[in-house]
Amino acid sequence: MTVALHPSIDNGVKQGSGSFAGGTLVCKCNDHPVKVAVKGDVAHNHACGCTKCWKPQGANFSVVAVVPRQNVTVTENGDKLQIVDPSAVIQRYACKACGTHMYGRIENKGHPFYGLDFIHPELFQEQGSQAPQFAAFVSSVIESGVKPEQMAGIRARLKEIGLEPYDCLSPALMDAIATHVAKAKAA
Ligand SMILES: N[C@@H](CCC(=O)N[C@@H](CS)C(=O)NCC(=O)O)C(=O)O
Ligand SMILES: [Zn+2]
Ligand SMILES: [Zn+2]
Repeated sequence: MTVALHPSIDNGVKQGSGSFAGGTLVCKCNDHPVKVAVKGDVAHNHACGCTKCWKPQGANFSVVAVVPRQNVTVTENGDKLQIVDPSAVIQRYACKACGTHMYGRIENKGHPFYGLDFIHPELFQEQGSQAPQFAAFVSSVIESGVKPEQMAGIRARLKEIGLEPYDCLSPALMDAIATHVAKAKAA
């Protein structure tokens, strides 16, 4: 039996249309769902194995991407949102009723990713947003209860569906973070 990663990738990664114009993220509530409008396509979409990113029921990974924060607007039932952990770098706004994380925001202006919000593309009502590109924080799934002996199978399955597994972020993103830090130190 293949390892379950996340329902949106377990049957293979579906490529984006390349022209996704944006859409609406909707939480899981049947009654008065929270809705968040996002302009434009997402970037750096990836599977994340960390314990902080929201995962749907039964999933070992989250699927999470970024969008410019000015492109994100809560349009309905925003009163149901609360910050999961105000002390975290990424302040994740979750629906109090169903627990779904609707967006995560960085308020520290010095952070390398300041200006980008984190969202879960599976919550889009619309199809066609960018496909996941890689898998991050893969070893962290052990912190959620995955057994170390399952890791070889998980990494093999990620590779099989085209998501290179990394235990932090991808080299491109790690380089971007280090470049930001180097510039900040030089200033
Ligand atoms: N091993 C840790 C890693 C947590 C972590 O560093 N997550 C990354 C990827 S989302 C991050 O940037 N976290 C910032 C935050 O959660 O605010 C865990 O699984 O809890
Ligand atoms: Zn909800
Ligand atoms: Zn994460």
